[in-house]
Amino acid sequence: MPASVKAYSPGHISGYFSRITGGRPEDTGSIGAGLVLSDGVTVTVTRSEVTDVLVLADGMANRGSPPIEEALDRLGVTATIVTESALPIGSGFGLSAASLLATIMAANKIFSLSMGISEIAQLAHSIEVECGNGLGDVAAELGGGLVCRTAPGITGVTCRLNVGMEPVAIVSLAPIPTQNVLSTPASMERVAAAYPGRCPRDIEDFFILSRQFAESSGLITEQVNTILSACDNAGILASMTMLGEGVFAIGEDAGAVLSQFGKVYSTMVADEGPKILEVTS
Ligand SMILES: Nc1ncnc2c1ncn2[C@@H]1O[C@H](COP(=O)(O)OP(=O)(O)O)[C@@H](O)[C@H]1O
Ligand SMILES: CC(C)(COP(=O)(O)O)[C@@H](O)C(=O)O
Repeated sequence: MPASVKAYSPGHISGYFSRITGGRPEDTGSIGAGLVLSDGVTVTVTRSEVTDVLVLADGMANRGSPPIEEALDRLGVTATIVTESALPIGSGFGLSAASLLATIMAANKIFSLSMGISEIAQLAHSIEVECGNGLGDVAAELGGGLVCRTAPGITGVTCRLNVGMEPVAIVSLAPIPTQNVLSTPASMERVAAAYPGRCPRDIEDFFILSRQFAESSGLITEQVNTILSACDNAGILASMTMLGEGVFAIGEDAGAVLSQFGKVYSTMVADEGPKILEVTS
């Protein structure tokens, strides 16, 4: 019986999305496209009498995480959880989904729950949808690459382009609480109308579609607009992080251009999905 298990899930930046509301969490979610990020969440689950969650992200430490606590409740277990991420929370990196995937995967191992990856993903997706924290991140984070989802739910990925270990530079100005946007009908109407309606052909096409979506979604702030203009002037492919007040970009000079506007996070397109990292007896 292991004493603790460590698991990892990649993160995910959506370039564009559109909500699909079904009758159940299984058929509710989003369609859209995004990049799976090698910087995601590493979670250590340790047996304990009471549940306690410590969230370490971008140099900050916080106690408690409603979605993680909900996941443990639904599994009927208690544990000490430490989640670690180099990226900030609430800024469009799909970290709530990544923390759920890694936690449930590690809990499955430590408590011998015999769940398969579909069951793990379904539980993570249902909690994401029910808490209003995300729509399509769980499906995307089940593998690496440039992902296009054409149906809601965990099996909605129809295309996963392998773009290699492409470096991605990100500047994040402020969080945008996902719940606020998803629960504002006027915002969601503009988002729905802005949806480009097709999958990207390649990474360049992905940035073009994402940028068109960002421009017409009404989500671009003045500062994001300034950064995107600087990227345009330098000939850099860039768009807005959905949903966070930030910009992600690729290309050799991306980091240097973004660094004029704030701290730059350097990550990569991930080449794989969630996995167990360590089992300690
Ligand atoms: N790395 C993490 N570890 C634990 N809980 C997390 C993590 N990331 C997000 N959460 C939980 O999910 C909630 C919603 O996060 P959200 O704004 O959707 O973040 P993101 O945009 O990064 O997915 C947070 O308030 C927090 O309770
Ligand atoms: C864009 C979003 C609805 C939220 O993403 P995040 O803020 O990273 O939780 C995502 O889940 C999607 O469906 O594409």
